[in-house]
Amino acid sequence: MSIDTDTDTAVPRVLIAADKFKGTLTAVQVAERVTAGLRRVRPELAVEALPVADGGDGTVAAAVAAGFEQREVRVAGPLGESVTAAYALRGDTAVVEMAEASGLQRLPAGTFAPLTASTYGSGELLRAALDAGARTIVFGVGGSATTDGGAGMLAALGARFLDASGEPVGPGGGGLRDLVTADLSGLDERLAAIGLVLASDVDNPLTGPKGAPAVYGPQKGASPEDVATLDANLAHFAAVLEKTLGGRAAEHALAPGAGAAGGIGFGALVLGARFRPGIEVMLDVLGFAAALEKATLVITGEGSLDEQTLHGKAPAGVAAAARAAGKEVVAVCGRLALPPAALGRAGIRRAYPLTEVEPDVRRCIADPGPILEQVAERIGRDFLA
Ligand SMILES: Nc1ncnc2c1ncn2[C@@H]1O[C@H](COP(=O)(O)OP(=O)(O)O)[C@@H](O)[C@H]1O
Ligand SMILES: O=C(O)[C@H](O)COP(=O)(O)O
Repeated sequence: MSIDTDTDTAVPRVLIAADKFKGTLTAVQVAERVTAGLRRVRPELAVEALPVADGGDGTVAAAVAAGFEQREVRVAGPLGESVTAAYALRGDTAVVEMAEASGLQRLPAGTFAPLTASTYGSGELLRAALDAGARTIVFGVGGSATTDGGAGMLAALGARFLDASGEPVGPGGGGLRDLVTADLSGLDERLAAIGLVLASDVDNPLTGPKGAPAVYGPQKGASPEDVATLDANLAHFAAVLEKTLGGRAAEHALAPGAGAAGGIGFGALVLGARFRPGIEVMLDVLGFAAALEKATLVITGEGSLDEQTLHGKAPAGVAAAARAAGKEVVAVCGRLALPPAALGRAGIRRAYPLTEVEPDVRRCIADPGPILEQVAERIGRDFLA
């Protein structure tokens, strides 16, 4: 997004690098509202908006806001239906977001498919990026409807997963129960020649008490029985792949990030991906360092600033980088569940929740835009007046 020129060096430069308020404001809208509020206090303010994301939903939108071209393709949604999904391209770098194809938001409202949802469409998205000539693919994962270990994605890229009668196994993590043979020989050869980066905000392993089914299955509608089934099936998946990959499958299953987005992290590692914390990758992709250099104040944020934020979420990544550069950082959020000391340790000087202006959370959720503008006015008065 554009930078306003400031001819007067006394004019503060604000960098707005916030994530979305999930379910209520996109990251681009957050930046717009904050800009509007700040400008009411200091109309001449120089503002740069750099919406951020951590690999989960909103990742392609952040890349597009930073100047990437948006490309659209028809791919399979989590239930196999055809959906239009976007990826982002700049030069030979593509940003592919698995949630675009296989995200929870692709399921009909209020429905879940923990056992059958497939990542096939995410594989089709990766293939589209390869077809477009991408040499580096940032593969952002999170917010998935799936728990299939990336089996669907690998199948879309040429792998074959067969049952005892030589037929393809059924879709989703549920189908992996019947897996007898894994054949990776048909995998798209272009994958071996490119840089594939797995960008995720979690470092869970594939299975076990901290694995994908146990930790993230319930939010995808998995019952305790489903979690047990999925955990066993993903362990079986890794064991069958072991015959093809030798010790590497077991290694991948235990690696940080293998359990991201229903185990698609594992599938990506099988493809040779290198895991990096999502926000770090995205800050690089979005050109955050250059924007930071010019800023006097950094405003970050997300819907809920809570304990999770401190573990690799976008505001923590932004604040860490900004603090390292000696910049002042404040945060905006819908709800705040961190004490000042914890914020301080994360490098955030002060957080401004919508609820500080409008104590009724229902109103904050129903019409957050004008409230966020008022919040930004407060920041303007506190830090820029
Ligand atoms: N406008 C809002 N007002 C109050 N709370 C909000 C608002 N928008 C989002 N939230 C809170 O933020 C949560 C989403 O958190 P967020 O940090 O955006 O995503 P995640 O933690 O999934 O990455 C919502 O469940 C809700 O509790
Ligand atoms: O972003 C997340 O919540 C984690 O990566 C988990 O991803 P998932 O919700 O897609 O399993």
